[in-house]
Amino acid sequence: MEMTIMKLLQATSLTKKFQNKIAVNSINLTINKGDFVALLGPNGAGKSTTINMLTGVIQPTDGRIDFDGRTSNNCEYKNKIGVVFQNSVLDDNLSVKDNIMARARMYNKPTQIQPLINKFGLESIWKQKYGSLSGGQKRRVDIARALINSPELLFLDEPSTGLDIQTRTAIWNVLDELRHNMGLTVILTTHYLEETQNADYVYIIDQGKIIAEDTVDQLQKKYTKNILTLYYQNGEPKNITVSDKNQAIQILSKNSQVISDFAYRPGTMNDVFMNLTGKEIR
Ligand SMILES: Nc1ncnc2c1ncn2[C@@H]1O[C@H](COP(=O)(O)OP(=O)(O)OP(=O)(O)O)[C@@H](O)[C@H]1O
Repeated sequence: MEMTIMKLLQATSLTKKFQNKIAVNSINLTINKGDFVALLGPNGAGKSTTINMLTGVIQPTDGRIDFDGRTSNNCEYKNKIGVVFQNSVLDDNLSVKDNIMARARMYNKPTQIQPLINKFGLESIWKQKYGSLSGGQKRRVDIARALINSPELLFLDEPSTGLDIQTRTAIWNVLDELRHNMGLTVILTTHYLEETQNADYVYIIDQGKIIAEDTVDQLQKKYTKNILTLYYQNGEPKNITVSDKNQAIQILSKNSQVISDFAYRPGTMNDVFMNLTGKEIR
C-alpha cells in the first residue's frame, strides 16, 4: 500500500552561534510524519544544539523552524513534542510516581499513566526515589515522562549512552510499538552507528554541518563498498568489490569449482562515516 508522505517538521538554514563559535551552521532538516530519523555525529558535532533549537530550549541565531505551521517558541508547538534530554530533568529526591504525577498535572489532558507504567516496566520502581535508580531505569522513566502529553514528535538526545544492550533493546521495542500503533515520529541523536541502522532517514552531522543525508540503504550504496573475498584452492585470496549480494552469489557460483572458501562483508554505517569524514566515529 502506498502511504502518503506528510511533512511534520521543517528546519531551514538553522544556525546557532555561541560568541565566535558556530555550533550549527545553516542546516536544513525535513522530518516526515511517523518516521524514525537519526541525527548521527561525533562529540561536539552540534547534535544537542540542534535538538535544543528544535525543542525551543534555545533560540536559533538564524534560520526557521516550522512544525505544522508553528514555530518553536509557540506553546502549542511545545504541547506537540516530547523531549528526553541527555541529562535528566527529573527530581532526584522525588519518587518515580511523584515525578510522573507532577508532570501529568501540567497538562489539561495527560495521557493515561497506567499504560506507560506497564510499557516501561515502572511498577517495581514506582515508589523508589528517582535519584536512587540505575541508569537504565532512569531512562525508562525519562521516556515515560516525555510521553505524558501524547506528543506527535519525540526527541531523544543520545538516549542510549551508557546503557546495556538489553535495556537499549527494551527501550527500542517500546518506541517501535508506539511508532507503529500511534504514528509517533521520533528524532534521535546518537553516536552509536548501529542505532541508525533501523532509521528511515539519517542526517550525518559534523562540525555543525550536514555532510550527508539519506536512507541507510542509499548512504551505504553511495559511501561504502561491499567486499567479496574469494579464497582459492590454489593461489592468493582475491577481494572483489560487488554492488550487492546478488552479484556476490553470481560470482560465487561461477567460481564454485575453484574456491575453497569466501567471505562477504557488506558496507556498514561505520564505513559511511569513515568515508565521509576520514575518521572513526568513536
Ligand atoms: N552554550 C555554549 N557556549 C559555547 N559553546 C557551546 C555551547 N553549547 C555548545 N557549544 C559548542 O558547540 C559545539 C556543538 O556542541 P553540541 O553539544 O551541540 O555537540 P553534540 O554533537 O551534541 O556533542 P556530544 O555528542 O558530545 O553531546 C561544541 O563545540 C560545543 O563546545
